[in-house]
Amino acid sequence: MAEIELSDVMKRYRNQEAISSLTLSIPDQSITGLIGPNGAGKTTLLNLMAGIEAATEGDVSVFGNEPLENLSVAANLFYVHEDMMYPQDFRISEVYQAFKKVYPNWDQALAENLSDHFNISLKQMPMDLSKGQASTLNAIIGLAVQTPVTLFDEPTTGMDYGVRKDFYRALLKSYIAHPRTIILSSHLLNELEDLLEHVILLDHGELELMMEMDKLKQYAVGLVGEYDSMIDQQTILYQDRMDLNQQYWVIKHPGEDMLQELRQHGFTISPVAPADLCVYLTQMNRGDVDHVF
Ligand SMILES: Nc1ncnc2c1ncn2[C@@H]1O[C@H](COP(=O)(O)OP(=O)(O)OP(=O)(O)O)[C@@H](O)[C@H]1O
Repeated sequence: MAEIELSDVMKRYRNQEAISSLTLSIPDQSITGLIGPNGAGKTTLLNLMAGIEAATEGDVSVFGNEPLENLSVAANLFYVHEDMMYPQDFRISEVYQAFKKVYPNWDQALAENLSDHFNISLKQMPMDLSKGQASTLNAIIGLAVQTPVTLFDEPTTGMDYGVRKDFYRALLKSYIAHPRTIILSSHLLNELEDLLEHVILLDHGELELMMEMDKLKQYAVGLVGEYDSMIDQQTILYQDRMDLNQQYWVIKHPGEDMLQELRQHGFTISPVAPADLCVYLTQMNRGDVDHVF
């Protein structure tokens, strides 16, 4: 049994189904990206795993337990999110001391060194930090607690590009030194390609795909051509007209022999980046913005 498993989980808020009949297991000791457009259900799913909210239907299991108000889950799972609160009169040094007391694997040296690297003074009060600095503090804590499971909900909100890059690198180094189960929700899949081992794509609360990153990179190809007569309709993931004569299709990878044949029939073939593929797969359900005008 995996550390985190969901079976037929549904979460409804009033009339809104935020998660619909979701069944999945998160790979243990692995970095998994939770990707999806706004409102896809990413935060809701993380809240369910962290035991902050109860599922309306179905079973959520973390370390074999229902996570809601479960002390053993709380001690072994840490959830980094935007609304993290610290005692108002604590300096960052005191916040770190408090974490050290609660989490046995807390890495004080890592917390201090990362704070120094990111120019966050331990004398500051968390409430005085800018938005990007507050995200950085939350992310540092998420790395330093070193719980067997760590969930990060959009950890880089407000961080500038340089800080984001350093955070991804710090996360990878910390993970290599202490392998653990990490889930990271983000809109920025293009920045995470080298970090993630698995990708979960949610859309409208449903699982659109779950795949190893290496397989996702090979999953689809882009074709530009005039007619679709040679394309197996079942393999089309996305299509768009480019001009009067040319059309763009994204299809499931048909194998090298078929690609060769398509090339011989005048199709231009290009790779599809995982981030673009995720946008195409979810845009297919929404249509592009052109129809508004
Ligand atoms: N507390 C709530 N009460 C009512 N509806 C909610 C609540 N939380 C989330 N929802 C609804 O559930 C759906 C999923 O929201 P969720 O925040 O999980 O999406 P998300 O993928 O994290 O989005 P984003 O990328 O914009 O942060 C949305 O339609 C949202 O309006």
